[in-house]
Amino acid sequence: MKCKLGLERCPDDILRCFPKIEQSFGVVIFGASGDLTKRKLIPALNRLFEAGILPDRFFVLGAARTNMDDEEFRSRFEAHPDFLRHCSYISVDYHNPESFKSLKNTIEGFMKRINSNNLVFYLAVPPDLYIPILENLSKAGLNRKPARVVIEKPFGKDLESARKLEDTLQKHFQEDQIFRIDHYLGKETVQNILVFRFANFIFEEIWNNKFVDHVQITMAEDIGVEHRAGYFENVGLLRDIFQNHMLQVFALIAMEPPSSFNGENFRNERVKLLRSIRPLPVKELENWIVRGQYGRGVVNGKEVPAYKEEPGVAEDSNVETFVAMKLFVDNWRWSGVPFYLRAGKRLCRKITEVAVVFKKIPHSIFAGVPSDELEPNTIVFTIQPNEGISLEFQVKRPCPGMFPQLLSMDFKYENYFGVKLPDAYERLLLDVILGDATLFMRRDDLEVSWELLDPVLKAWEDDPVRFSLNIYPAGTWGPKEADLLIERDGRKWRKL
Ligand SMILES: NC(=O)C1=CN([C@@H]2O[C@H](COP(=O)(O)OP(=O)(O)OC[C@H]3O[C@@H](n4cnc5c(N)ncnc54)[C@H](OP(=O)(O)O)[C@@H]3O)[C@@H](O)[C@H]2O)C=CC1
Ligand SMILES: O=C1O[C@H](COP(=O)(O)O)[C@@H](O)[C@H](O)[C@H]1O
Repeated sequence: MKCKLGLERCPDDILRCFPKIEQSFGVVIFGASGDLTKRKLIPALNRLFEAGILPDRFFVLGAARTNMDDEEFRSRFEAHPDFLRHCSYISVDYHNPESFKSLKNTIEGFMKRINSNNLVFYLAVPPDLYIPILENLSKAGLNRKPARVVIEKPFGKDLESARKLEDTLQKHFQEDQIFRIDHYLGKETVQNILVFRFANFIFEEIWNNKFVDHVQITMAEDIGVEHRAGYFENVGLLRDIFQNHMLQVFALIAMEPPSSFNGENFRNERVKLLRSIRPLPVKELENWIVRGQYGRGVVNGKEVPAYKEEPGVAEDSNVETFVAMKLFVDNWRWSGVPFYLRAGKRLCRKITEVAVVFKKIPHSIFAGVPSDELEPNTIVFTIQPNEGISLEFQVKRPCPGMFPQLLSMDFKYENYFGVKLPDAYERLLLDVILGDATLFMRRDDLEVSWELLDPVLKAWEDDPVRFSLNIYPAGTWGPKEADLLIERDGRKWRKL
């Protein structure tokens, strides 16, 4: 089938298929001296530039406390020299309204030059700076439409702080100006879950408790905390991954079909699903959730230190780098189907996948092959790396008897389309500039996920002895308690 552009096959650089932005625009990045700006934001904007999507007139203004000039700012990035000519830098004090007055003057100068008031503020700063920045933007009158503001996770520390942040956002900006980014929603393979489920008839019919035994979602990283200890020590893995990426992927796997793929319908269904998750029982939390922290170990053949030995981490840190949990969705479709989720740092390798594991056959007709020894059908969404979808099923081995063997029929994006998938930030920044919030979170997304996780965080904090960390050697699949979590139910984590 030809795509909307009339193409049979995708071009090598898929970004060339995205519509060119016609209107001039400006992006102001707070925290422009930081990690996210260097690793994700500037590279993404540069790729959009190189793909010819950006208009002739645009500006990127970096803002942070560090003193530096435009040249020094530009020299931090590996980017096209013509793109870098659009980038400048201004030093700001996030807490000082006077500083925002001079920021405003600078921005107005740029806006005159590009003859546009199409402006995006990107808050790439530690979360405790969001509120002062939002308030100072408002005091300076920089919150007027069509300005948009992008905020990064973690959206608060708990339900109360998330609500405070949301109240501040909504006091100074209207909902269509607010973009709460979860970069997992910008991943091509995460969006593909929707196409797989809702553009195929055969799978949706079996996507329920009559056919599905359980679902496993794994977000494993081989890296440790790296240079982000300052951030991670205040956050931990539950807030870093589960409150956002994990629950959003979970919602896409389990939600009902929206009547159309537009911002509100899609977001309504996502939130409806999140609201159907059964609250975790605090009294017997140990049976539902496991927290771990990496010790020393060997990852990819290299010896690595324990989390507590990483620079910037407290020697007695009680911060989790691994979480596994079991959830149920209390609705007609999923009643009785457990969802097992796990994520962690310094695990064996980087892999993110969702496996929908179907029930075993009820009876085996093959002599010597008991039905419960036949591995079940599984549909696997590999979100990264080697992005694709696999269907695991039994086939007859080519021998005289009737011996089944499990094999996997694999679709890999790279083999079929032969294209490099766009980075999530490329896609999402484009959407922000175009003002399309479909792939962004809403206030209720955040509140419902905090409602689920808040009691857990509180229980952990109130009783650190009962919920002490399970140390796992780096380079393994987490603590043995995580294995027990699923094995108690007669199931096993998939071997990845
Ligand atoms: N890095 C990543 O991979 C990801 C980051 N995020 C989120 O993006 C945001 C930015 O992350 P990241 O770039 O890693 O953050 P950084 O720790 O690199 O901080 C960004 C900038 O904020 C300023 N800053 C840092 N600490 C303070 C402070 N205590 N007071 C005032 N200013 C400070 C610094 O600039 P200066 O000193 O010049 O003012 C720094 O360059 C965070 O909310 C993070 O959660 C989300 C997903 C991934
Ligand atoms: O948001 C975050 O995500 C990264 C993992 O992202 P991925 O796209 O590489 O899967 C994680 O390392 C980081 O701790 C977290 O803040």
